[in-house]
Amino acid sequence: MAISPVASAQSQCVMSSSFNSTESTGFSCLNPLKLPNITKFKIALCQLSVTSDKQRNLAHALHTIEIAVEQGAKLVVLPEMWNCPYSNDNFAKYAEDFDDEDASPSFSMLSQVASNQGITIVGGSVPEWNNGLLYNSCCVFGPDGKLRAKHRKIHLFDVDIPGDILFKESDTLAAGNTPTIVDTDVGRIGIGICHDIRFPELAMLYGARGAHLICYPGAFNMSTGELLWELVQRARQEASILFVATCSPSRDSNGCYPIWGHSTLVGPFGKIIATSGHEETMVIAEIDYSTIQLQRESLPLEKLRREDIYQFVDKSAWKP
Ligand SMILES: O=C(O)CCC(=O)C(=O)O
Repeated sequence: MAISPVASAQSQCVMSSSFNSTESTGFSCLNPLKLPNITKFKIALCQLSVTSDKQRNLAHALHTIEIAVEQGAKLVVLPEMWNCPYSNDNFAKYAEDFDDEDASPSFSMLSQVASNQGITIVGGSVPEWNNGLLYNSCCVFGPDGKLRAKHRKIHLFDVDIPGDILFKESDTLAAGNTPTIVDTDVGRIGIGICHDIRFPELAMLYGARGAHLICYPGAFNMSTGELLWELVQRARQEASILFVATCSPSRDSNGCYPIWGHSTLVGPFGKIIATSGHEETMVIAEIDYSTIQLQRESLPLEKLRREDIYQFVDKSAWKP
């Protein structure tokens, strides 16, 4: 997908013809908003503490999901790397092969609790082994416990701010290549993992494909989190007017990676519906998708967009 300047109607035609119709989605092709059967429900963002003890992390996540359900949540979101302290040294040690049930306790636990409790889970992320490569992967489970989608972090976090932070995910992880949007009982959900949130094009693509909600499990750090974490999540709804949910681990002051925290639910006009600090907590809030329609009527971005000047092209094949 790319945003390309379009100099004239003529060049727009030429550019569009280089993609077939399933690959090219202009904003003018935005799906009219279709609401799921459940339009109002509670979401839980579990800002979990993560330790070096994987068994404890699993038991703790399970217990927290059960509490979220007791509080009425129909959709539970976990943080990025919730089974593993966030460090390149750990990813391989804590990684699981999702295709091998015996080698994937995190995957099995999430599948079982989704089906036992009859809820949808956006399972944060855990390191995944696949064909000799390591990925940062998020699994989405339906209320039957079945895997509905898997997102592998597309934009790896490689940062070098002299005197501040040096971290290169690409030293150990491979990048995913596919945007992930999934129809669930609680709406059409686009998935991004942490640094993916920095790229508005991905959110625009999800918006153009009719997402109601984008979930970003993330673990922003203290260097970039304070200035940007809230800003980017409030901005991400802007392209398409939808809900945005982020879920971080809590900060561990002894940890190797200083996590910003602040898991948040943002509404379709950029309003912060619920948020948190950096400590371990659960953010429970209500999502009401009917507000998306209202906001889109108040501010019809689709009509106001100037596709005679610029154009949005979705290069990946996708069908609802
Ligand atoms: O984009 C950023 O500033 C932080 C990203 C990050 O922490 C991550 O992708 O894990």
